[in-house]
Amino acid sequence: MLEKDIEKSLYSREEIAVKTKELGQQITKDYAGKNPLVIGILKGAIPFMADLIREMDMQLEMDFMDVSSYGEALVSSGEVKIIKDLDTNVAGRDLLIVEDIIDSGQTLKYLVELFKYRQAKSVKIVTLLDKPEGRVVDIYPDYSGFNVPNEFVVGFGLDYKENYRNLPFVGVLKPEIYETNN
Ligand SMILES: O=P(O)(O)OC[C@H]1O[C@H](OP(=O)(O)OP(=O)(O)O)[C@H](O)[C@@H]1O
Ligand code: HPA
Ligand SMILES: [Mg+2]
Repeated sequence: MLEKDIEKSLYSREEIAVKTKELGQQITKDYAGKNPLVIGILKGAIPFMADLIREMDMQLEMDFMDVSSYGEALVSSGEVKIIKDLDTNVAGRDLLIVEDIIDSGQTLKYLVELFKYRQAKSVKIVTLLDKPEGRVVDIYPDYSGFNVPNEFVVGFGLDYKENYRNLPFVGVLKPEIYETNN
């Protein structure tokens, strides 16, 4: 039903699972002896974060932040708004920010600066997808699943107008979906 709107699949459910396991194992090694605060950026990070934390064999805490710069648009407005802040004090904590995608980089640039200002001990980024060609500010993930081409992608948390987040893989929509919606 949902899949009929997809032009092509880029990363299958199985490829994402394999990659998530590898990332979890690497993070487990790197954070040995630490108790990180894992911060999911709502809403897109939810499916990836749910899988990733179950591949992280360590004591960890979770929190969530909701920021938005896209609204219903396909390109970032550049202005990052906090919709929901963390419940946790990050001062002195090792933070691992979980994202579904880094595109322009503006969301993460804003968050990394905010958490440093709030005196986090360390701030690292793990993202399922990285779109280097979308970048307008300098920011790089510490851990990344896949480099995506410069196309608007949906699925595995990523939305078009709030839909398609529940697609179990990452893909590109058929052009007529945009045409009929605009
Ligand atoms: O690198 P950027 O250009 O800043 O784009 C990446 C951000 O945009 C999307 O979130 P969005 O603001 O659409 O919220 P959502 O997760 O609720 O879809 C995505 O989940 C990232 O958080
Ligand atoms: N798809 C969905 N949401 C996004 C994207 C994308 O390619 N880039 C930034 N937010
Ligand atoms: Mg979005």
